[in-house]
Amino acid sequence: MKKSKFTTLDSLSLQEFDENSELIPLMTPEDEEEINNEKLPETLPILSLRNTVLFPGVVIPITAGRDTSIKLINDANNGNKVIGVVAQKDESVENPTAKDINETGTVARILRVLKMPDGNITVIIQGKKRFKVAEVITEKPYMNATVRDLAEAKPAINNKEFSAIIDSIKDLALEIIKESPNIPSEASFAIKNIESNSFLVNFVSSNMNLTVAEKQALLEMNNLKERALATLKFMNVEFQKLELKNDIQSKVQMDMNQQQREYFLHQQIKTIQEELGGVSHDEEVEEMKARSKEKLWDKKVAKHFNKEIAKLQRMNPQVAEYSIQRNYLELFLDLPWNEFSTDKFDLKRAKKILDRDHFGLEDVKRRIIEYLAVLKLRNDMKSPILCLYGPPGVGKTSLGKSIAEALGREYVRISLGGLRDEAEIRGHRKTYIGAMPGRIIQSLKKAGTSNPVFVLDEIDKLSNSHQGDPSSAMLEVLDPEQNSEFYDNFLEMGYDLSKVMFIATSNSLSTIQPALRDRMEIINVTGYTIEEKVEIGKRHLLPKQLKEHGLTNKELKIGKAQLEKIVEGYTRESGVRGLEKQIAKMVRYAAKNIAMEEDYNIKISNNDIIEVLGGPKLERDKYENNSVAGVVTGLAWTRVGGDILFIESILSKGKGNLSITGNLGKVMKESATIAMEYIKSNADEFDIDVSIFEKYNVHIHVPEGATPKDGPSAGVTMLTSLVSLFTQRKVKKSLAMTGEITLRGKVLPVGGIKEKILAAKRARIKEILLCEENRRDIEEIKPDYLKGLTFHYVTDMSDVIKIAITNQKVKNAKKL
Ligand SMILES: Nc1ncnc2c1ncn2[C@@H]1O[C@H](COP(=O)(O)OP(=O)(O)OP(=O)(O)O)[C@@H](O)[C@H]1O
Repeated sequence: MKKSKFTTLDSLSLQEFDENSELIPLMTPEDEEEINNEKLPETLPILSLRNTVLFPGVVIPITAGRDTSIKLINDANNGNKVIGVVAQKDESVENPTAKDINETGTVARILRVLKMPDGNITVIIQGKKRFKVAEVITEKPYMNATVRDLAEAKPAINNKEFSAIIDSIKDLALEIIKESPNIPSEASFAIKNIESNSFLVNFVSSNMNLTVAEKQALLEMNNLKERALATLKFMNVEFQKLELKNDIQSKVQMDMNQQQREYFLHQQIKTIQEELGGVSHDEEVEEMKARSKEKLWDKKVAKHFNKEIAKLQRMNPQVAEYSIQRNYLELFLDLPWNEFSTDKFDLKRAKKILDRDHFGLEDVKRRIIEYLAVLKLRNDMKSPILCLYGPPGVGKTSLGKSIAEALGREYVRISLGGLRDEAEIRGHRKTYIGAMPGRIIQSLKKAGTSNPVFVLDEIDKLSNSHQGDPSSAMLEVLDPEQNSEFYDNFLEMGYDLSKVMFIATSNSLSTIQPALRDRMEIINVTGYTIEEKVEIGKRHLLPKQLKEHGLTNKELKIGKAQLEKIVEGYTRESGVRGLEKQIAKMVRYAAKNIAMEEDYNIKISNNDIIEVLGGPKLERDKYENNSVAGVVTGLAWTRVGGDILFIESILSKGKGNLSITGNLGKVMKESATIAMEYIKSNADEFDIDVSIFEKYNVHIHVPEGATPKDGPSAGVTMLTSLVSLFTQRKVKKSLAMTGEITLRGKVLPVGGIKEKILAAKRARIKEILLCEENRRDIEEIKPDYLKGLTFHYVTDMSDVIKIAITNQKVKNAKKL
């Protein structure tokens, strides 16, 4: 073997083992030829390698630890130093036999043997030429096998394709060395100086990051051109991986630099703040982090919080965004997430609480208990939302509160009256100045649990405007299919409302958006009779007011008769809110006297009432007599619930004009026109001379002009008033009526019957005229409420006149 001046890569590092060792040469084409001409011994001791493949011409160090290997190397080193080297198929096999080794291997020459302090030996071997194991003859003390030469098909020297492949291998090898920080730059020097093409291919194959199986496959290729091409492919993959790795590393490096820069700047800000006497915000952030550990967030929320707190940490506390971000994070900490109170489904106890807080309302309470029973059995909150519907002050809101207490849940309430802006429900995005979460999320924060009883007051007063549609946001709140992910703009997250128990209250059904109404179970809470109001006053309102003013029941007593006086003379309502206010006035009167140490009647007298509340204000809320033609009592639905109204009409000389006053709506005015036209076309039936219609103007008025009134239910009343006017006959005494009329002369049913009946009783009405179809509404009312009332059911307008108009003329009847 001729000596060449260059060493291989492996030998460079091996110099560390022995400073004085002779340099190991690179294989030249001449060396190669010489080796190929050498005759292969018939048998060879076979050294199996666990995790590497030896290629011809390449020098590698091997550490031998197995006893058999050590003996083989020692024996060979003492003999002709030639061994056969074969890679194991499976590196985990400890004592490989014939079946565990690959068939193709490389003849090697031992260049040097080094004994290691731990008893192992490191042997430096150089591959010579490939062989094939023909047969393993012995396995002990080490493997010996007969071997065969493996011919290598080499392309012709002037094969252009092969030259191109070799050039590419060289170029790519140089690129790889340049990109790999771990390969010493001397390696490129070696590559440039390799003269033998097959050595170049073997050298590169040996040094690439390939698996043993891949390397073995390369070794087994008999055609050099094919092997070179396969090697080039592997190199390409390696090069791409390397580029990718470098790319990622440089990105990471850049990120690190950015973070370091930010950290450095923050430290500077902190120092400047401390110098200026300010406090650093680290403490604040740490405190928030500590609080966050106690939250029962699911993964998504926790991840979001951590991201946002990292943002806060990087912020300058002096900028406005800092406090927005801090508020935002505090909301996450203050809001209850998956924190539930345990429901008390003891229905007997629930009933007791409802009875304790509310007098009467038996039907309502029964329906609430039924509702709770269903919830108990279903054990989820997927039942429809309750909607308590009725006039003001009948206890809808306070029923909601009692339900919360009965269930052992927290109670929150929002009033939706006049709410126009969707953002009030859903909140503003936090980029707005002064942004806040919506009322739903704010209330939950106040409740402190994720399953409170949530009263939505006045759901009928939600209004639409250009600022979005609050009712569609409300739909999302109330829809069990959607409310597990209720999205608040400020929170920027879905919040689960599915465990919240929503109770809506409403004064009217017609103004609730139909989609909302469909999702609710409506429970009608009607108004109270005078007797009931007296009881409520005595049992609930007076004790409540005494307590609120710090008095006891020994310091003020109001008897039933006096309570009735207050109800009748000073309140005009279906509910009891006005009564509560009047009682409060009486209580304040006692409180003032006690504080000023002045004498007063502990037991309130009728005169005391007049002294404190003034003269009775509502005497006119009574039925008036029937002495005047054209005055009729109607039953209506107004903002206080059921109420009575009077319709007055007069005739004056003119040309048959009709004028209508009293702040009436379109529908009510239409009723007047219908009544008028109906009378004109049926004048004969009512004994009216048609010429009157040309000679007189008619004026209809509904007193209390300040209160707007509308609805079709005054039709029958208008009709009766006009017939009485044109005939100058008296209207039946103590009669009130309600019903819509049509041009064909039919009477149609109207709503709010219960409330109207209560109003009639309050006004001391004795007889009531209604459409036949309203009979079933009357049959549903508790008999107590109907005591002392007579009902007349009609289908036609002529029936109305037969019942309502007497044959008696009024006093001073006009001669028409
Ligand atoms: N049946 C009742 N028994 C005892 N107290 C009652 C009863 N009904 C109403 N109250 C009391 O009357 C007051 C007014 O009731 P509440 O505010 O619940 O009325 P509401 O129906 O919700 O009215 P609004 O429709 O105006 O909101 C409360 O103090 C309530 O406790």
